[in-house]
Amino acid sequence: MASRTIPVDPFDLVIFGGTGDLARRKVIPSIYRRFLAGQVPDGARLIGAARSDLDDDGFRDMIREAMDEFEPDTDRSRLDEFLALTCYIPVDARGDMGWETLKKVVRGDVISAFYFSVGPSLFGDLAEHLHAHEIIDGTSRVIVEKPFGHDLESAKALNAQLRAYFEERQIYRIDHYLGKETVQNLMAVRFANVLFEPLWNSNYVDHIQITVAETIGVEGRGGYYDASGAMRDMIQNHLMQLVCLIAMEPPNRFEADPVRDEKLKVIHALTQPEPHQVVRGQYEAGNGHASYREDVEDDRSRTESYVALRTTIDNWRWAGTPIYMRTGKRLSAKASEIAVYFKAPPHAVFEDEGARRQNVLTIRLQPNEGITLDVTIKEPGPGGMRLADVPLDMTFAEALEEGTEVPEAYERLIMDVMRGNQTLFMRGDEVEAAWAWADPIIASWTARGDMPKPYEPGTAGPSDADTLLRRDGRHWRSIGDIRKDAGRAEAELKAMQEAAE
Ligand SMILES: NC(=O)C1=CN([C@@H]2O[C@H](COP(=O)(O)OP(=O)(O)OC[C@H]3O[C@@H](n4cnc5c(N)ncnc54)[C@H](OP(=O)(O)O)[C@@H]3O)[C@@H](O)[C@H]2O)C=CC1
Ligand SMILES: O=C1O[C@H](COP(=O)(O)O)[C@@H](O)[C@H](O)[C@H]1O
Repeated sequence: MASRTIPVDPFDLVIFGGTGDLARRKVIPSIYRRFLAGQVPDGARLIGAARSDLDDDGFRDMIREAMDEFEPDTDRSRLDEFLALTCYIPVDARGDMGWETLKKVVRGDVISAFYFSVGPSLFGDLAEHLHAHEIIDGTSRVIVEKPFGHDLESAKALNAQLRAYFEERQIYRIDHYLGKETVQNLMAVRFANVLFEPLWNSNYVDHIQITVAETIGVEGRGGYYDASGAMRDMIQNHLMQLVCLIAMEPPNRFEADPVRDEKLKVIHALTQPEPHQVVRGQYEAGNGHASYREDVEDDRSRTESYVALRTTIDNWRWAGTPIYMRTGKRLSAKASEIAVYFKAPPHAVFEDEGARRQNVLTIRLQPNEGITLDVTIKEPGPGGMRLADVPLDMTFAEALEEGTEVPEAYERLIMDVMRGNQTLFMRGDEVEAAWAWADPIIASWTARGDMPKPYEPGTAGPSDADTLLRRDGRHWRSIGDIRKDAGRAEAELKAMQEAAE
């Protein structure tokens, strides 16, 4: 399948926090990759801004080093050309330094976007200075990162700070899960085919499992993570967005507000789990890893590194269909997927013990993004009517023209900002609604003051999570199997590529 890269118009992108980890690890390398793909025009400029005393060359050296550290495999042949598009201005969000220079540098006749790649406590100061120095107008765009608040109250305060100077149509709240290829493909599969939509409801769907499993621990982010935990770090945003996309009604157009209106309705309809329907876990030491408490240097921490929960969506389409979500760190594999379990056929025609099997549609987010539908067929060959489940597999990388890579989430999202397309960004009311759902769960943990359940690194998390499904007569898809399926698809793809060579 031929890939089409649509170039964007010339832009000035100011990266506040241009010397920080996120800018070096994700933002700048992503723009370089889009530059390599021909999507960044000659008239584009990247303006780094932070307090550090750097000049343009110092900033460019920093980018070179960041590329060495975070992107060792990316083609470097055009890096100097890319660096010529960059410059640096020392700016203090909380003081006067740099603002007049920035005003002179930002052009008024191209797209201007301001990436707030700094802690949220600086959002208000940045917006105020940009306004006071007349650097922004009604066409400017602002990009903000997670965490968007710590709870409903702080999210409302952040929204108010941004909306004092920007209209909602100018604000791009990043949730990098929305930039993942599979997540968008989920919408294509649902809304561009007649096959699934008639079955996409509680009459035919037995339940849905959403798993985001990680092998990493808190990786030097202990300070941030210990004040957040898996509920705030992952469930309130990334997994919530996945629930929205899997469950929302078809929007009348694939455009920002119709899509976000439908997502918002899902969040409003999400039921609060009962206390026994939520499991929190915290990893212990084991399998060569330190414990969570050692990682965050607090031997009394009650913060969860794992959450599993059961919820439902209180509307006509989904009444009674359980949605199970789980996410955790230091689990047995890095594997993320959504699995839609369809109901078994109403009557067993075949004698085979497993004749009333369930079809499962799995949407793999990582690794090896793709979609698999398990269907039941007769086992080929003689020997009677034995049934077997076989996967119909679509691995996205296979569908691409040779040499084309699936863009990473940040690449796609930053280019969407330049195109002025907010479809894959969270609207302020969505974020607030997600906090309104998550806050009572977190408050109930605080009120109870109980400890998360311990689990061993390298496992599937605490055993109570299994009980959560067993109570309903169901079981989790094994995290190892999720990984295995992705591995199988990866191996098939590799074999195809080798055969083509
Ligand atoms: N790192 C990551 O992978 C991710 C980060 N995020 C979020 O992105 C944001 C940035 O994170 P990260 O890059 O890791 O943080 P860092 O601490 O690495 O970087 C912070 C940046 O802000 C700048 N800065 C701090 N104070 C000021 C100021 N007063 N005026 C101007 N610039 C200032 C710093 O530069 P200087 O000291 O030179 O001023 C630095 O460039 C945070 O909100 C984080 O939660 C979200 C997802 C992933
Ligand atoms: O936002 C975050 O996401 C990462 C997981 O992202 P993925 O793309 O690797 O699935 C998580 O590790 C981190 O804690 C969280 O802040």
